[in-house]
Amino acid sequence: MTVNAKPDAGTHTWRDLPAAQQPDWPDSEALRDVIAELESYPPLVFAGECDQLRARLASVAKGEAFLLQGGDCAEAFDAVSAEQIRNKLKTLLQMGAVLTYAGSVPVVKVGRIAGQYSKPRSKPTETRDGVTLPSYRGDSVNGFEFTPEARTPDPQRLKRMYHASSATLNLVRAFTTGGYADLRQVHAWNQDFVKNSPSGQRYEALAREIDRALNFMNACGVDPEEFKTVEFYASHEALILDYESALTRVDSRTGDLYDVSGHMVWIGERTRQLDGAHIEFASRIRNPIGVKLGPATTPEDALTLIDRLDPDREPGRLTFITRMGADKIRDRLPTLVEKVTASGAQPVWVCDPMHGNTFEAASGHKTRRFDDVLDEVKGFFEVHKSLGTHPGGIHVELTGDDVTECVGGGDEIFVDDLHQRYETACDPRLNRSQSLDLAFLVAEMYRDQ
Ligand SMILES: O=C[C@H](O)[C@H](O)COP(=O)(O)O
Ligand SMILES: C=C(OP(=O)(O)O)C(=O)O
Repeated sequence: MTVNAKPDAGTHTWRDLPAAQQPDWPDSEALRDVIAELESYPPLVFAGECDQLRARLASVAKGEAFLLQGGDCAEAFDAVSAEQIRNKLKTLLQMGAVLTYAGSVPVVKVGRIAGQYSKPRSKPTETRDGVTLPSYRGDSVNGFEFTPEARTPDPQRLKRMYHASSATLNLVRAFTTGGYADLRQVHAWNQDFVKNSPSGQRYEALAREIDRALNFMNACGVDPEEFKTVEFYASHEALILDYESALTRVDSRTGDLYDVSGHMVWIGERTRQLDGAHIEFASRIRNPIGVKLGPATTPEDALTLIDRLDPDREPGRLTFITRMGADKIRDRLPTLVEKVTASGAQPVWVCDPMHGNTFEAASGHKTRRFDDVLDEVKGFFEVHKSLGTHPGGIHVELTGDDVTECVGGGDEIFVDDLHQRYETACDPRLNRSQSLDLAFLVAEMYRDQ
């Protein structure tokens, strides 16, 4: 593809439309300079890789594979360390191994990683002790610290986002292709974890079975290259359109536009207005696109989104990520799936069981109950089973660290534990043990399906 190509005018049509959730940059000239610099930077991913992910997602849409999409709610610049990236990756690899082996299905692995630095917020400002400041919108925009200096949007942070994404992606590529992700390492991913966690022990038993299967294949003379590396893709919410469009390039093979900031991008629940800038931007690029659908989504909304984003009804192009809440999914999802299926469209249906299940604990911590997360996934499987459609995957906020942000799970976290390791900059994530619990339970649901 064309490296350093000037972004095409086609990516700027969004500028004429209302763009929700954009920062109030105080200095537009400084922003322009940053955009010009970003436009000259090399791509973070290649168009061909985006096409490959679209092909993998087409298999998911056809019911032949399962999507595991997960990672931080909000990545942070100071968390770009080998240890934290490895922990996240390890958790996703372990979940992938559980789903593949126990669910007997190929798993497409996509991180919320290497670009997930921007957050839409419910309120533009935050007030503490009578002081009101702009809300934290992710490290790409402003700082988490509650001071006027930190909370003032700074466009230089967009360049830091690019470099942080680049460093992360570089390490992820090294881990996934350089031996660390070899299936023979299934035990190594678990070493630090097995002794003191029930899910780690359950995983260890599964890893022994995988080992036996590998030894058997080996003894038969089969040692496929596919087991030595892992295909892993990066995704994030395409929120700050100045950044995303500055990183959009023309693919020299086809003349099509690709947002080369990540393989897949999604449009959030708060920015998916049909006549808004985000949908216009997404309609111009060839990357696989996700759209979050909350409980108020009507079938007409979903059908119009399909017309805008996937007019050719191409399997793999569009992923609907539903985030209804455990108490609503069984009520709201059936009509959406029915009407979309009747229209002939074949999007990937994915369940985000996190964003509809957030509540505030008495301590003031935003949290989620593991049981609600699980119940929403169960509802998702039930609805698809009753309609004969494919439950295509899960989209989860998680971390590889042993944080205490969501309550419940086999290695139970109680409301009173939340303060112990509450490290998220925005929404609560499943920790490693809760993530593995979820993978085992989803694998069972998939098998039963
Ligand atoms: O991750 C999603 C959103 O950014 C988040 O749920 C918004 O949180 P808020 O309601 O605290 O703004
Ligand atoms: C903001 C997010 O979700 P939603 O748009 O579904 O609220 C998110 O996934 O980070």
